[in-house]
Order: sequence, then structure tokens, then C-alpha cells
Amino acid sequence: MRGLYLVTPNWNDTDRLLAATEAALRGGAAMVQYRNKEADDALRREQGAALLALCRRHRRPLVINDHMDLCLRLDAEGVHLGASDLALADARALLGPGKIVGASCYGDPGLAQAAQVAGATYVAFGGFYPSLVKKYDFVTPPSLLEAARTFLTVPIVVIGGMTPANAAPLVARGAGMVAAITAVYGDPEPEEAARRFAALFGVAG
Ligand SMILES: Cc1ncc(COP(=O)(O)OP(=O)(O)O)c(N)n1
Ligand SMILES: Cc1nc(C(=O)O)sc1CCOP(=O)(O)O
Ligand SMILES: [Mg+2]
Repeated sequence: MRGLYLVTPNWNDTDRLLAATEAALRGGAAMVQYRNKEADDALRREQGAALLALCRRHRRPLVINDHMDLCLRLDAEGVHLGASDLALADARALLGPGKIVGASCYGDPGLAQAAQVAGATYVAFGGFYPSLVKKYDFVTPPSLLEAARTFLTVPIVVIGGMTPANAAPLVARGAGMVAAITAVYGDPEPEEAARRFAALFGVAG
């Protein structure tokens, strides 16, 4: 668990979504999360299945945001859950030990500690930089990462307004993965955008 963690945008055009995701995988994205907060059930199934096939071709894990039912239906590699989603311990019990269960911890080390105990595979801290996708009413200081590393054994993901330039100091402070939407999908050349993130981890895409 190291490198660029690609999170999909709310795009309902599946061909466009697949083309940009494939480009980012060619650029070296290490893991993909299917997140579309606007899709209905049918579109979510269609896009989830298509992304899973794509990720399998590139031998990269696909994580499903929020929707445990879709994860189970597709037999995807795991789920990502936040504070208002299914409880982590329930997700771990449903998926078993081999699957990925990711946990949103915002800027809260206590949530990360609890997530680790509940069986999270990784913890995600957010709110570091302004995001076009999500507004938050807090700012997480980079120093949180050093503090969190003293008690966390699971990998740390950082998210929220990430660019290769502003993510670099967070990687230096212990982030194992950098999750991004806009910096990749909003770039006219997602392959090159992914490559710039991958370079932070010494990965050549
Ligand atoms: C890697 C990663 N980190 C955080 C989130 C946010 O999850 P959540 O707080 O449940 O909010 P939504 O994404 O569901 O709006 C994430 N999806 N991925
Ligand atoms: C989905 C999500 N969760 C966040 C958190 O802080 O928990 S920030 C975020 C949006 C990430 O998109 P972008 O890379 O475009 O800022
Ligand atoms: Mg969620």
C-alpha cells in the first residue's frame, strides 16, 4: 500500500470515466476507489463492474466507496467507509480478513486508533488542503502524521486537495498513499498527472 490512490469523480459518462482511469493506471496509480455520489443503483453497478475489469487487467485493487452491497456483489478488493457509513467492525466481519477495509479519520487520531483496533486495513486522514470536491470546517496540520505514526501500524492515506507538490511533505512525514480526484481527473493529461504523483514514491509509471 504505497503510491497514488486514485478516487473517481462523480462522472456519469462511463466511457469517459474508464478512459481517464486507464490513463492514470498507465501513469502508475497503485489503487483505485470507485466513488460516485450521484449515480443511481444501475449506473453504480455498471461503472463498478467496468472499473473492476479494468483494474484486474492492470493488476490493481479496486475499493468501493460506501456501498458494501456493491463490493460483495462484484467481489471487489474492498470498501472505504466514513463516519456515517457502515461500522468498520461489521464491514470486517462481512468481508473476512483478506479484503481491504479503509477508514476515514478526518483530522482525528482517536478515530484512527479505533479504526485500527476495529480491523481497518488503512486509515485516511483528510482536510489538509482546500478541495474542490469536499468542503470541511477544519484544517488538519501535517504534524498529525508524525504523531499518528507513533501508534499506527496500518498504512496512512492522505486526502483533500492533494497535488504532487503539496503531497510531498506529507509523504516525507509518513503518508504511504496519496488519494486524489481533481489533480488527476481534472488534468487534461491524467496519465502524466498520475506519473507525477507516482514519482513521489519512486514509482515509474
Ligand atoms: C481515501 C479516502 N479518504 C476519505 C474518504 C471520505 O470518506 P467519507 O468521509 O465517508 O466521505 P465520502 O467519500 O463517502 O463522501 C474517501 N472516500 N476516501
Ligand atoms: C472524498 C474526499 N474525502 C476527503 C476527506 O478529507 O475525508 S477530501 C475528499 C475529496 C478529494 O478530492 P480532491 O482530491 O479533488 O480534493
Ligand atoms: Mg462515505
